[in-house]
Formats: sequence, C-alpha cells, structure tokens
Amino acid sequence: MGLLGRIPGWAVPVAIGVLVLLLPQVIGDFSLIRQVQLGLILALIVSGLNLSLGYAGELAIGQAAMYAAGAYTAGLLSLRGHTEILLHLLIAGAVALVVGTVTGIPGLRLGSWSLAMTSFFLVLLIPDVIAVFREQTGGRNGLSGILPPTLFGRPLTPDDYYLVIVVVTGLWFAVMRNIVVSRHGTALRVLKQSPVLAASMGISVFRMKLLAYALGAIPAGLAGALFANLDLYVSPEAFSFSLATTALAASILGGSASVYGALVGAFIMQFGLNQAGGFERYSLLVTGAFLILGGVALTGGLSSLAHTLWRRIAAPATVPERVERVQAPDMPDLRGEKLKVAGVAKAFGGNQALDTVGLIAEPGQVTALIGPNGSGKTTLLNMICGFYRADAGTITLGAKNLEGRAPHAVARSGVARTFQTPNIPPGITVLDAVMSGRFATHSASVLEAVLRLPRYRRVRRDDFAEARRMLDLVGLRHLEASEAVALPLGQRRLLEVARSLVAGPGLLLLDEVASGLDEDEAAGLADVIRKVRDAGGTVVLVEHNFQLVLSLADHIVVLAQGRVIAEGTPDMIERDPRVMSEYLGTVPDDSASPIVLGDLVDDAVGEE
Ligand SMILES: Nc1ncnc2c1ncn2[C@@H]1O[C@H](COP(=O)(O)OP(=O)(O)OP(=O)(O)O)[C@@H](O)[C@H]1O
Repeated sequence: MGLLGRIPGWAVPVAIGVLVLLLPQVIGDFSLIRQVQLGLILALIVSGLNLSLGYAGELAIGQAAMYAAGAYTAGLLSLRGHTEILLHLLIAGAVALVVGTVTGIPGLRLGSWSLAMTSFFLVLLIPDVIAVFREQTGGRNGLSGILPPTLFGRPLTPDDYYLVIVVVTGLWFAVMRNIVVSRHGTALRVLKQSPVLAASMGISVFRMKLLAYALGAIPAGLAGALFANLDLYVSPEAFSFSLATTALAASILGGSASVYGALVGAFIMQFGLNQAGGFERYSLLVTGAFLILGGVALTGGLSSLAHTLWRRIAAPATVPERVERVQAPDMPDLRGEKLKVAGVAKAFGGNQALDTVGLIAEPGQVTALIGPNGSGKTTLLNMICGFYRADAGTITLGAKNLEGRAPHAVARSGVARTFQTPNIPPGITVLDAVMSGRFATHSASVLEAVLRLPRYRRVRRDDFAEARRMLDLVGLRHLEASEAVALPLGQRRLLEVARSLVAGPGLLLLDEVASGLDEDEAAGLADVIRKVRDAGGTVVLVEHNFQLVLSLADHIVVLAQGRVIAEGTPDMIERDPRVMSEYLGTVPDDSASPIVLGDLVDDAVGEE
C-alpha cells in the first residue's frame, strides 16, 4: 500500500470542509461566496436524491417539493416572529420528512414506476399548492418580509450565516456517510442490485425504499430552510421543474451512488449554470446536456472515476485467480430445522408446474432435489422462499408455517438461499457482502447507526466477527477487502454460501451452486456443504451435477413434470428404472451409446 493509501478516509472531506469554511477569509468576492452557499444548498438536495436513486435504485425526484416545504416552513415561522435558525432547521427537516413519507407510501405501494410518477407530479403541483394557500404563502408574489435569522437569540451576520450553511451541510454529509457505511447502507445497495435478493435476505423491500426516500427528504427540507434565511424571500419560481432536473443532472454527473458525489455534481451545476449565458431560457437544455454527459460518458459519475483512480494509485487490487483451499475452521453448531413440504401444487395459467409435491428435509442431512429442465425445482424453491403462493398444500419449517408469508418474512424465519447466478451487489467488499447476510438478525435503528450508539457498535462487532468466521470457513478470508463482484465465479459462489450461512439459518437452499465450477472448485464447495450438514444444518440442494449429488446427498427427491417420481438414498436413486426412463426421455432417440445417468445430466448442464 502506497503513502496515499495510508490517508484515512475521513481526512479528505474534513480538509475540504475546513477549506470551504475559511473561504470568505481568503476571497472577499461576495458573488462567489453566494455561489458557494447556493452550491452547498443544492448539494443537500442532491444528497437526498442520491439516497433513493443511487443507493436504493428508486428514481424519485420529489426532493424539489420537500425543498419548497422546508423553505415555506422557515419563512412562515420567521413571519410569526420565530427567527431562531436551529428551530427552522428542526421543523423544516421534520415537515419534509412527513411530506416524503406521506407521498412515498402510495408511490411505493403501487410499485413499478409509480414513485417516479408520483414524485414527478408532486414537483409539478408545487405552484398550485402555493396558489391554493395564497393567504399564507403569498401566492405567485412570494413570501416577503422574512426576518434575518438568529442563533440562540443573537442576530447572524452574513459571515456567520455562511458558517451556519457550511456546518449544517458538513453535519448532514457526516450523517449520510454514517448511514451509507452502516448495515442499512449495505441493505440499500443489496436492494438496488435486486429486490429478490433483498427480500431473500430478510430485507423488507417496501420499508427499505420508503426509508431511503423519507430520509432523503430531510436534507431537502434543511436546504429549504437555509435558502429562505439566505434570500429572506421565497417564491414559487425557486421550486420550478428545472430545479428537479438540475438536481438529477448533478446527481448523475457527480455519481448518484456516492456520498460526496452530490457535492461535486452540485458545484459543477451551480458554477456551470451560472456561466451559461441566458440560462433562464435554456436551463432545460443545459441540464439535459449535463445529464447526457453524466449518463453516457461517466457511468458512476465523476466520484466513481475519482474513486477508481484513487484505488489504482493508493492500493492496486490483486485478485487471486483460484480458490485458496486453506485449512478452514469447523463450522459452528447450526440449529437446522425440519422442512416439510406437503401436497404443494402450483399452476401458471394452464401449465401445472407442481402437482401435489411433498418433500421432507431433515436437520443434519443434505436433501437433493433433482430433475430435468422445467421439472419444477426452481418453482418449488421460490414457493418455499415465499416468492410464489401455493395453489394447495403446506410448507412448514420446524413449528413455523411458511405458506402465505412475504419473502422477507420467510427469510427472517430462518430460510437462506443462494442463486443460480450469484447475486452480489457492486461497490461493496467481500466482507461487507457477507455481513449483509446478517441484516435481519438485529434491530439497531438508523438513528443508532448515525449516532454510533453502543448497541450499534456491538451489533457491528458481532457482524465483523461472524462474517470473518464464515470467510475462514469457505477459504476467502484473504480476500475480505476485495471488491466482491470482481471475484471469479467459483469464489462468488463460495461468497454466497458464506453470506447465506452467516446468520445461522434453520434451512439452507442451494440453487445449482456447483454450476460453472471446475472439479477443484466443486470439491471445495462440497467440503463446505458437508461441514454445514455435520454442524446440524438442514440443506436442500438443487443440482444438475449428478456425481456431486451422489457424493453429497443423504436423501434425493426426483421431480419430473412437476411430480415427485422417486425418492430415496443415492444408491436407490441410481438404480431406479423410473428415474432412468425420465432422463432417457430427455435425450434424442438416436443415442445409441450406453447411457450413464450422471453423463446424461451433465450433458443437460453443458447445453445450458
Ligand atoms: N413465473 C412463471 N410463469 C410461467 N411459467 C413458469 C414460471 N416459472 C416457471 N414456469 C414454468 O414452470 C415449469 C417449471 O419451471 P422451473 O423453472 O421450476 O423448472 P426447473 O426444474 O427449475 O428447471 P431448470 O432446471 O431449467 O431451472 C416450466 O414449465 C416453466 O416454464
């Protein structure tokens, strides 16, 4: 690691903050200082957008409305004689939070693009809402007569007020950083990668998206209060649609999945726009140009570019090609639970994918589920995980009835799974990726994460310890600081197994976990699965590699056309004529060579 790599992560933003704080002492130019203040206010709005767009993957541009709510709240408070800036910030933040929550719920409940649409209409509605409450807001004439702000009763000079804006912005960015590096931050990235993955890790997709949108409202509300007290005048023009597009362009240009990208994007837009002659007329064109630049030329934004360069200079990444088979520790005891699937049926239109299927998986055993393509294996896994509702039948884990539970509730009941294609969010380390599997095991709130309260620290310590233990177990500990998504396939599969095990699940579902692995990698994986079994875990293995199934499974269930056609020990299954004939049905009739079951299944894998 180079000298640059030893600079702590917080040092750069703190140094920039101090520089910005001292700016008026160095530059006396009033108009430049005003641009900096407006840039910081825009950065607050953009950071809120980043939380939902960049981290949770939900396009929602309603921050302009929350900005307006914050500005009018502060203005109205001031007109009633309350000039205390801290009171303005507190109430404006709370009002924006309420606006964000109330408008976010219907948008998110309806799903799909609804939040984008509701937030879009929210911005278009601002002038109408202001007009309806003309008496209070001053309508199109705006709200004038706002009194200069005070701090603890003391009037603030313009220089003092500059400090207030810098400190509030700095504090918010510290809060944002704490959220982003917390479990909630990782959960947001998981959600952005895939709602299915999030739900299967016990994360409520609706709640997490609402959290991101509502939290993102707070800085917009703070920005509104700061703006009202800067200009001492608030009018509807300040909250036009072009503000929403400016914030969007700044977010994409700076890097929406980045904390400090909001500052970069906001300053480029603020200073860039100011330079553009006749901006008022061409604002949408200019922001559009910035949007295209950010979207086409800078995927991940300027901050991602800077981050990549920094990492190259400070700590060049070294990712070993192959799985390191280190002597792994023993698996801690797992409290596996009995899975009982009885009489489960599922039809998609006229296609009966599962027909009265039954399966029992015992703790301390590997139960393999095999069958030709389209026989219903994945459908059954998705039903156990709560992604599909059964038309008939029951699914229980221990004493818990899983049927009818939402996917995140099933995961919280102790069901963990891997995916046919490893599902790993970009931008997080191997250690973070494994720790994210523990999200459902705690109840430390966002506030505890932001303030780094003792319970949060304790939970975090346990997360680190457990994740490292699992990385030791699968032999990836030496890669804990590497970017998770950059690992080769074999290691990503092991990583998924570690992530599924880290919360000590009652049931582990492995979906074609050996597919695409070479012999060594498959053998390493088989060792890990045996350890899970020996530690008392309940394992259901969906697998096409028949030799691996024979060597690992204690019990095999064979599905064909949605029905269980055979079950028993590997010996029994290998000699079962029905199993042979079902598989024979999958090969061309002109196959004249002697047929071995394992070869046939391997052929099927090769064709995929
Ligand atoms: N969401 C869906 N909508 C409609 N049909 C579906 C859906 N999911 C699965 N099916 C159908 O259900 C049947 C079983 O599919 P499933 O994916 O469960 O099989 P599988 O045994 O997992 O196959 P593979 O080994 O190829 O993954 C297939 O006929 C498939 O086309």
